[in-house]
Amino acid sequence: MTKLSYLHEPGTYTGNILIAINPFQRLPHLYDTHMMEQYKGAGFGELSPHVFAVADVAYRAMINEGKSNSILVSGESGAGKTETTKMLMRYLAYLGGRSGVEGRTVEQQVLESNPVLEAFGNAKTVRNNNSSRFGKFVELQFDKNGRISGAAVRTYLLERSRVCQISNPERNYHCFYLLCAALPEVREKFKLGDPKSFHYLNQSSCYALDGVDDAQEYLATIRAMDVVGISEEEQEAIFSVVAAILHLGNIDFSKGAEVDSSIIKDEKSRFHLNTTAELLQCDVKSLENALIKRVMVTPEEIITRALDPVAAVSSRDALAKTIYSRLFDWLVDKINISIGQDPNSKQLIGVLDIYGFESFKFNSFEQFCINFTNEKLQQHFNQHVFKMEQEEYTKEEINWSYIEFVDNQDVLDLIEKDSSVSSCILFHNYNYLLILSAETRRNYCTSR
Ligand SMILES: Nc1ncnc2c1ncn2[C@@H]1O[C@H](COP(=O)(O)OP(=O)(O)OP(=O)(O)O)[C@@H](O)[C@H]1O
Repeated sequence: MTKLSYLHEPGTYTGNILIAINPFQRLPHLYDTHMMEQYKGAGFGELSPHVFAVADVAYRAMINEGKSNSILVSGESGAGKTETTKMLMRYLAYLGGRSGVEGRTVEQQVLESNPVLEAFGNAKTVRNNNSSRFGKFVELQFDKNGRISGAAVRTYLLERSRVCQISNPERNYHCFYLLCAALPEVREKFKLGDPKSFHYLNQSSCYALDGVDDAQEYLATIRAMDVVGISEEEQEAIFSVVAAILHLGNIDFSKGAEVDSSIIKDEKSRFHLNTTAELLQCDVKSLENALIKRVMVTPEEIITRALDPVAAVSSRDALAKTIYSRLFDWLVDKINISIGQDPNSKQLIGVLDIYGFESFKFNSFEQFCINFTNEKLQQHFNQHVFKMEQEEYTKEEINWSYIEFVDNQDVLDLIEKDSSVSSCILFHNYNYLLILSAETRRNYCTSR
């Protein structure tokens, strides 16, 4: 397999699954229009294994059988999923795109939304300088003639913890660094400076990326926002929120006069508090109270309790994470409105790009969720490949013996099955993980 990259072959097949090799170098001749022409309508397996062949099968099946299809792109972090997804989209746009249409087409808009999503949802990790920190399902809707008539981008599981916690030599989301590298007047407007001066960025010593100019990337992101229909006013609001999060992270607390209470630490912290309130256009006192107090609503009364400095920091970080993930969701909604969906479409091709398996020195709960999802996909892969290959061998009357493979079912059972272990974790219908302790079964706690 390793040798394949030297041969500059994009991959190989196992059953109808393409195993693609990341070449880690640009090979434009493998993905250009000439190549697309070759694969268009060619039988599966007729030409060299290629991501275009997979997209072609999905498209033909949709046209001939009227069935919707999904293409799953999986692999560990840095394997090349996002790049592969973009190639799939380009090829599907080539097959189902409309030529000579006035203005920008749906497929162009989907591809053009990538830089915006990447600026806000991608970050440098130890494995990948542009790692997607969210899962993405792109739905391309087609009309009865096989032309793209609408599209939608659905995102999952944005890694929220990265907003306030990063480890060396990783980075926070790209947008923070882009904004700190913007023109002086922009930085002045948002009271920003060197990324080293912000707690949410200076937990790692990595600020710049090799071969990437953040100032240029800022301009490219603005251009991409223009293209997807985000107005200047909205762009200003978006970057106000990004800057507010950086200022929020610089608010520190010290012990208050009362037991287990806290106050804003010093003048510097107060400056950041005021700036955060200004950028979020909210009342400073209310923001301060939200950080240093907790309000509990009981059936009888509303109780306000002071928070100690450690709890106030947690409250600050929780607010930063919530604001950022809402901003991200808003951006995705905005992109979807701009692209437009086709309510009459009966068939679609979906491309799922979920983020890959990860194992770091310190693995958070989010890594657990990511890896669990990847284990589920691996199980699907195992079942599919081994079953299909077996059928193929039987059909061709090939004498074969059972191939040993690592079955991860026991790992899945441990996580998702109700077992006798003291804690078990179940998937909830509404797509979030519920941690149920043994007490749940003894009816001591609620689903929260
Ligand atoms: N087909 C390709 N041709 C050239 N370079 C590629 C190709 N696929 C991937 N790469 C290189 O590998 C890097 C990692 O790829 P990509 O971001 O697609 O990985 P990923 O699997 O989506 O990772 P993550 O799960 O961390 O988001 C890219 O930035 C690019 O430099």
